[in-house]
Amino acid sequence: MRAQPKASHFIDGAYIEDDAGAPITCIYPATGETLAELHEATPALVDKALAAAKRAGPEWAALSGTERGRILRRAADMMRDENRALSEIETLDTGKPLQETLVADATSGADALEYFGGLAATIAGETFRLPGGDWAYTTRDPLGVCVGIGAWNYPTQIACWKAAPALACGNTMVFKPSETTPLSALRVAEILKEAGLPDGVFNVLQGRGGVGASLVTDPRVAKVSLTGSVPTGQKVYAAAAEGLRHVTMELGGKSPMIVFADADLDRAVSGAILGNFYSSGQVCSNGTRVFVERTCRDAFVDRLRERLKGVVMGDPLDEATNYGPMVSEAQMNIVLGYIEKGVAEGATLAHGGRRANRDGFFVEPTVFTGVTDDMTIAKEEIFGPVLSVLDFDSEDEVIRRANDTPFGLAAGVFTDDIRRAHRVAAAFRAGTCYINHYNAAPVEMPFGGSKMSGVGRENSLAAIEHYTERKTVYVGMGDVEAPF
Ligand SMILES: NC(=O)c1ccc[n+]([C@@H]2O[C@H](COP(=O)([O-])OP(=O)(O)OC[C@H]3O[C@@H](n4cnc5c(N)ncnc54)[C@H](O)[C@@H]3O)[C@@H](O)[C@H]2O)c1
Ligand SMILES: O=CCc1c[nH]cn1
Repeated sequence: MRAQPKASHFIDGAYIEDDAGAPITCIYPATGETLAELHEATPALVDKALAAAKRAGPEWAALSGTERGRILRRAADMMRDENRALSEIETLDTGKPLQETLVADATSGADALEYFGGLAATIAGETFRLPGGDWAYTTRDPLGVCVGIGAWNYPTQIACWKAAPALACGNTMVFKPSETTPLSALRVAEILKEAGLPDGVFNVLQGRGGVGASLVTDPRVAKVSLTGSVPTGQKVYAAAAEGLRHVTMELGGKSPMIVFADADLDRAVSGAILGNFYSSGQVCSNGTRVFVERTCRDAFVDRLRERLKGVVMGDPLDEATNYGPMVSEAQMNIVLGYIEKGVAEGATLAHGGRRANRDGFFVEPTVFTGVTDDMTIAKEEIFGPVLSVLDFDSEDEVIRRANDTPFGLAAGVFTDDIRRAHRVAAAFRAGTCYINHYNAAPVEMPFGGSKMSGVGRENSLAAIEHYTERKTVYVGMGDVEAPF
């Protein structure tokens, strides 16, 4: 199986290779086969990409929002037309089942391009009437060259969630995908060019953390948007701070999902499945601490185990498969290590817990019961298919425990009591909260974390705030009075 792109990088409107860069081998996680051989960007290519983005900026920013938006919306249509091919690349790159990628990856990227393409013409400032007939106005100006750095779980979505608002606002971008999933961003860049994007406005560079680090501190860069883990976020945020660069940090989590006994249990089980086993658990906002009211815990776990009989593990390219492998052998070993720790620390393995007996990096969907707040599996982000059930007895107690984490990405509550639902949502310390649902991330709503889970928001009108800065212009209409 091969998915070799034309070259490793896309700079200034063209594919480019430099074999001097360290090799990156791209693996199909379902079999371990090599899909493609790429190279990290050399310092010369980093410089070339940033120079292109810097040069292309003024002309791109000078277009009207309508003109910029038209190109983004055209790209959205092209992505939808090409959804199957893009989904197949995503499945090969990540191992996520085609059944998922057909509806959640390029489509989500296209939504972002369409949404921000539509918004581009509406980006405007304000006016203020001031004493003596003076007045002031603001403009919303682009920041300049933005750097996007991606994680490996949603490569197409991440590229588009960053590129679409950045470009709509008149910025240019150099995007570095995760070294684990380097393929799809290249096709996104090509589509944008085919849709009419001027050369240099969106560039893709491959590389590991070192390439990312060299982008973050370059004096030409005005903003850095990272999707990644908390430790990487801390490093990137600190490095960006040296130049007082704007940042968006979309980081990890250990999110709570609370199931009250009055909830529709089937709906709650569906939420727990979406929040733990979709993308084989490799979703940042997953609700991996499932607090279940003690009186309904057994019924909840029984129904969950019953539903897990519906898992179809297999070739991710087969549309009947609904459960794929971990993205890499390394990630599989991390997840298996956490499962071992869960057992060693006294949690009860209620389902799964092993590497699947097949090729590739598959880990069985795993459920632990009897989990307590102090266990490692209840405290650390696993980023795999490991669901922990924790018992609780009262609303106050569970809110306190749900919030007792340095993370704050997402949180969910399942209950049929409308007042309790909103009370609990108000009490959550998390950026994205769900009532009787979990993990949906439509482009219309802000998405992002609080506490250690991040800074800023992606999607929605909120993203416009993060890719523009206000310029205030004071207009004097009368005499200027001075003391001497
Ligand atoms: N909040 C969100 O929206 C969101 C979405 C998806 C994934 N995530 C998080 O991403 C993590 C999984 O992804 P990952 O393993 O690829 O994360 P990671 O932190 O290992 O890597 C993320 C990206 O940062 C780059 N990088 C690493 N060190 C760097 C440095 N010093 N300077 C600049 N760039 C550097 C990597 O090459 C990669 O492209 C999880 O923690 C998950 O929760 C968050
Ligand atoms: O991985 C995090 C982003 C996300 C959440 N739901 C869909 N995508």
